[in-house]
Amino acid sequence: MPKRAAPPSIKDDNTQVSGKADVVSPQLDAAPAKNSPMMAQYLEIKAGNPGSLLFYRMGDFYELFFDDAEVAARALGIVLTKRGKHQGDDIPMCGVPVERAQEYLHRLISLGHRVAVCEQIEDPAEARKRGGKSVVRREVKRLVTPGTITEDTLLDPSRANRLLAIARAARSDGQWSYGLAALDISTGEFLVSEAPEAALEAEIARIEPAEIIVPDALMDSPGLVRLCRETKAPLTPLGRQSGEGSSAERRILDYFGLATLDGLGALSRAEIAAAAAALFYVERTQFSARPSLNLPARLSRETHMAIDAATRANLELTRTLTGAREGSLIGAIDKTVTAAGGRLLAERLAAPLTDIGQIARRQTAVAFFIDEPGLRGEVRKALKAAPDLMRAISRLALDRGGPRDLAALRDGFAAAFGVAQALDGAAALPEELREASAAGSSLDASVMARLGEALADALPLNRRDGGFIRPGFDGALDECRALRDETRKVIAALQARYCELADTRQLKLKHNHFLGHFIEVPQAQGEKLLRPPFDATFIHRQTMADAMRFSTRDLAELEVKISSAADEAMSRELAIFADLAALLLAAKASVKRAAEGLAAIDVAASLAELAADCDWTRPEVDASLAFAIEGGRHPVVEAALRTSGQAFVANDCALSGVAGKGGRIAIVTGPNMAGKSTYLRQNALIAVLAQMGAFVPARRAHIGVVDRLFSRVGAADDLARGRSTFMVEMVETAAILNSARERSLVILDEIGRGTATFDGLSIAWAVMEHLHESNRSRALFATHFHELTQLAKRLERIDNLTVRVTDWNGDVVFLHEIIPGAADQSYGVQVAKLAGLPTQVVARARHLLAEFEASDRSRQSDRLVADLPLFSAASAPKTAYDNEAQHETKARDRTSDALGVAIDAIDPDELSPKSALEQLYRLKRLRATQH
Ligand SMILES: Nc1ncnc2c1ncn2[C@@H]1O[C@H](COP(=O)(O)OP(=O)(O)OP(=O)(O)O)[C@@H](O)[C@H]1O
Repeated sequence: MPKRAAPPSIKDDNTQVSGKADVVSPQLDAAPAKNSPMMAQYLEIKAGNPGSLLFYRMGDFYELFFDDAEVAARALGIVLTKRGKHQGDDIPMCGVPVERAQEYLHRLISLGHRVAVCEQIEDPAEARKRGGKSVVRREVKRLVTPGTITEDTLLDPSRANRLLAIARAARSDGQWSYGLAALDISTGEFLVSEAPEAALEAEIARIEPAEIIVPDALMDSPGLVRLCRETKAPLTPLGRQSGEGSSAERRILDYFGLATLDGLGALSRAEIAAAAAALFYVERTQFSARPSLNLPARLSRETHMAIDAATRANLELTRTLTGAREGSLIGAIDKTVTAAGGRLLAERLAAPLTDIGQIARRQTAVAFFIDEPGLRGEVRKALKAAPDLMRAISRLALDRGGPRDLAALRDGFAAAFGVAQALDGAAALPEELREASAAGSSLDASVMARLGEALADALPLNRRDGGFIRPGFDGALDECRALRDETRKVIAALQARYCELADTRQLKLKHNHFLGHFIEVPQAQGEKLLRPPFDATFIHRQTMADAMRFSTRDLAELEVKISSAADEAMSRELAIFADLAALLLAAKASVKRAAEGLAAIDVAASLAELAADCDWTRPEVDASLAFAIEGGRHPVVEAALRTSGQAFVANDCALSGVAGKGGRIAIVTGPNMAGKSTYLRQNALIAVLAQMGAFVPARRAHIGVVDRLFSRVGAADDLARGRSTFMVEMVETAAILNSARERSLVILDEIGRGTATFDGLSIAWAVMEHLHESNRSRALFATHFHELTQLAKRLERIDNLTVRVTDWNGDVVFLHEIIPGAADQSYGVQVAKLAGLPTQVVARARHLLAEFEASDRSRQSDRLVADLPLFSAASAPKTAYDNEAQHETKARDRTSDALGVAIDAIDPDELSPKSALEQLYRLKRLRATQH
């Protein structure tokens, strides 16, 4: 495994202040005179960029030295060589060709490295003019980090690439408040939010950062660092200069050229500090380049359904538990046809709304496209041709754009006009679509026309490769090109003339960067050309192993002409590029609006396509506490079953409650493999889909807005966090019981199974009581503890559900149908048989099961139910007296338990008369402590 660069703090002066860099930079020599001038320059630049691999430009290569070379060679699988010596040791070196740098950068970034790209900032000829030992001037032009990339080849088109800055400020009540700034420089998106410590995890999970930056001071907070590390995104500490108080405010004002922050809404101190830290990091990594960012917009947590990281993972919203997109909810519902549409869909899925009006607005747009299948097809066809406008314009703003970005904008304009034209004719266009379409049609058609005239048919990736401007577009460029091409023809004619002159057919005219154009002949012919009369024409330049190289006066003159014509053509072409880019950047704001509009139209049309294809319905979402699903299905399981020709069995779910009293809780028992987990998850997913504004896989759905969604699966190992299976289960359950409210939806799948049966049962029982009495959330609880079904007898809002199965010649057949009632048996042994356990084991298990069942565990639960009034977990002690009384009871329980433990530990058969007497005294003493 390659070493992962753990970057040190980033400070204003770019020096390392803390943190441990795995990639050690070599110390500057105490006696710099020993280093070659180039190595001295390298070491100086390296020292200024700690924690980053240094790509040091040397001609057509980026070279890496010392530890950087070793790390990169291992990570990239390239050859490690050596070059010269440093303090008596060989200097390890490896290099990557400039034209393949992106590919290598991609690999290094995905391994979590940061790369400082150091360019030559002058022509080598200039350096030579300063004297023999002068080194070409070089400067780091960019720090490439996972959260600040813009290149298409480095980015995932379907996901936002967010840099997250976290800052902390003390609130008036003495608690900490966290500011979060999420910034995607590839699109300009810039959102800030605020969260108390308890909600921080859910906020970070919603943002899904590619890289996180936090102030140095927060690196001491183990809780925060753990949360950040869990995202797997690299974490970079920042020095103090990133901004606090008024300097933070000033940084934001300066970046956006504002006089006041008032126009941004009431940003809190923590939000301002986070936004300033994000901008600081952008400035540090992009150097003089200035990304075109939107003004920071505030995203209030109250407007979104809170979904914590564990719930997102359990429900497999954007990726499966193994990390794949395929098999996740987004994988099943994404029918968008543009990259920006795909990103917007993922964003909406990550943050379902709680505002009923906004949800209805999105649903109406989807409904419109369902009712207009012809128009939907037409719009989707036009959208398919739309490239990633948002990322193309952002690259141009950073001066990192190429000819293909210009073409992307040309085609994006055309798609926006096409979509707007299609929608314009429609009657009763919903608000969301009307606004989105208007943003598209407000683009300036003359800009598109100009791009159309200017750009050639085939375009290079890089503008420096030239040839992207169409012949005929610019007279001056055409002239330079003609001159350049003509002289090239003259060169070809020269080869024929020199062959004749030298009387050989082995003479070739070649070109390289060092000599320019030159004549090459085999050694024997070369010897001849050194002598008269040939030496009057041919000027010797180089002798190779088996060839000699010559020049001539004519060739040298032509060389100058060619290179000046080519240079002129290039600079003319680059100037046209700059003009076109300026034209687009002047319209940047409207281009961004149009791009956002296209993405919104794509999402609405794709959700309609999905709903129409899969027979989904529009859910009714209101402010009630309803949760009534008829004929609900699991979108991912249904799609998987469909591919193998199997049908999914639809099921109802009724958890509707009344405000003030709370929602209903359903306890689902049933055999293994019957479909309990699928049922639980499908209902949670239906809530997410409904609130993101999509249609849902159900015959009918009525949902009172869910403010928080919790989903837990018992017994999921978390060795990375160093917690046992059971500990994770309990920590997560505690989080739910502490924060679920009447408006929340709670899904608990086999909580309590990670420990001994009676401990597990007792915990599950108490959790149910708490949910019913205290949290009063709508909840689904799947369990193999059949004893829990007794709870429905005493708690009014608990129902029992089970899954129908039938026996077929002793084997279990799953019907996947959820019906009222409790399971009478687990069928665990039958499932084990289906799984292929050896017949002897199955037979033995059947036998043991019969014996265990005979001991009738249900009596235990009957007794528990009889005790019900005692378990009012919800009612907290109200007075000091209550408190004390409770304390005393607990102490007594502990003592009597200690007595029991002591008695249990005695084995009378093993006792001598003396020790029996001693034990008796001990027990008496223990008993005395109870009173
Ligand atoms: N409603 C359904 N219609 C058709 N097939 C279903 C349905 N629900 C579940 N299945 C199938 O049954 C399999 C098992 O479902 P699931 O994992 O939900 O069972 P379970 O009851 O939670 O099992 P266990 O108790 O062992 O965790 C699923 O992978 C799916 O193929």
